[in-house]
Amino acid sequence: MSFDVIVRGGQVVTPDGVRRVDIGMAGGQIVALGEELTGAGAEVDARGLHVFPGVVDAHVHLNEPGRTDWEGFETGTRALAAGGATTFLDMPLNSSPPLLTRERFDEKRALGEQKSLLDFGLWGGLTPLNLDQLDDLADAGVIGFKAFMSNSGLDEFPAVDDVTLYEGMRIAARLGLVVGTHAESDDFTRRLTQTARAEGKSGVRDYLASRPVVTELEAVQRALLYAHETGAALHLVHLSSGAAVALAAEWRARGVDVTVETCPHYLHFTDDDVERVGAALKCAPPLRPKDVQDDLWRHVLAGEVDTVGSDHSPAPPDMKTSDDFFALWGGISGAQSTLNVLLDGGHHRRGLPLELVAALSALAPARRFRLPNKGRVEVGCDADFALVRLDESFTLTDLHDRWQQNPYRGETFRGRVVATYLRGRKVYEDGVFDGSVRGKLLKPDS
Ligand SMILES: NC(=O)N[C@H]1NC(=O)NC1=O
Ligand SMILES: [Zn+2]
Ligand SMILES: [Zn+2]
Repeated sequence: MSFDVIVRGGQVVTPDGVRRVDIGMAGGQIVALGEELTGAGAEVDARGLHVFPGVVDAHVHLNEPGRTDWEGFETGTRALAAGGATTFLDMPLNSSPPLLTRERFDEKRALGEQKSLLDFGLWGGLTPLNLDQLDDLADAGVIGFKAFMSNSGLDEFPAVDDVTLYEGMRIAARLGLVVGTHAESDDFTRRLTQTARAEGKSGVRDYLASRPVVTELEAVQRALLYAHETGAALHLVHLSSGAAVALAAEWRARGVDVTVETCPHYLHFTDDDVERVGAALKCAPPLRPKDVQDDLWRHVLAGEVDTVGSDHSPAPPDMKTSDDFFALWGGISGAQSTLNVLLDGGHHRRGLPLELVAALSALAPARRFRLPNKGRVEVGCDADFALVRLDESFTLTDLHDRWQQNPYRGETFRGRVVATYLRGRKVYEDGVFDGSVRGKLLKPDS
């Protein structure tokens, strides 16, 4: 057998375990895994390194067109690649206009094909404005429909009311596509925010108190009920509490097709960090106290969380600067650090098995969004992988996202991404990118 490239001597993290094998690649795909492979024009020396499947980040906001100044395909995909990602799924907001129609799909697709270093899929929006567009969006190739159950922060992407969410799920079930929900109760968040502001409250703790865990649980429960009644596949994004994960598990046992995502920031930072760091750690749902975080980790370790996505959502510095914490943009720049958090906080500190790191960051999102060639280092898959020096400790200073108001700056992690390969091509190594690599659009396999 002949190969274009052999990746030699790495510890390969496969779904079945970690094995020291060579990887033979041809035509951008993995064509052999075996001992002492021979017959390639070129070799990558992976001795002393772990080979992880390229991260499939199912939750990023790169905001093109319209808000490229917040974050765009060029800088966003650099940050992702430096963190070991090879595939990402872009949210329908905060691009402007948001992706609510086929026309916007075609527009964003063209921009991605021009600029993205990595393969990508596109979420379509599910809002009261575009229920009649979902069939067209499915036809265009969206990987799922994203709905906000509370204020998105942008008027052009209104939250769903209950009937819209229910009807949208009925349509999505017919189309065979996943519905992703930002599950926070609008009634709770709106009222608690109004009350706090009316009382002149504007601090970090006031903001955190305006979005308690019950806010999440109430919306999660409602989304699960509608998924149960409609048969829709539900993906609960950015769950911030173990209690919400447990609720999803209960409904899964009742037959709901549900998967759950959490984000690196809920695993790495707490409410105290928001007080210390400020605006860079404002997000919704907000960061939680240590005991809630510990409980979330327990659910991750028990294998009850399906995916970890970054929810990378930067904004320009002027939107992250105010004396009023309520007025700041909510969104965290985290595209580069998902694997770091899972390896350091998960594997090294809490014993999370490497196969589970790979499942959370790559295999499960690829499965959920029906990307059969992604998410695994296995024969027949795309040659998408990250080379990782598992035991190296380093301080993260070299960040590549647009604004770099990044809460992970200066954090120390054990487990460093050395290089990232997309379909056999090296996109990133040691701070340097091959800017000539271009990703392609991925649609869900039918
Ligand atoms: N619009 C947007 O990016 N919102 C994200 N930011 C955040 O903190 N939570 C979100 O859902
Ligand atoms: Zn959200
Ligand atoms: Zn998001």
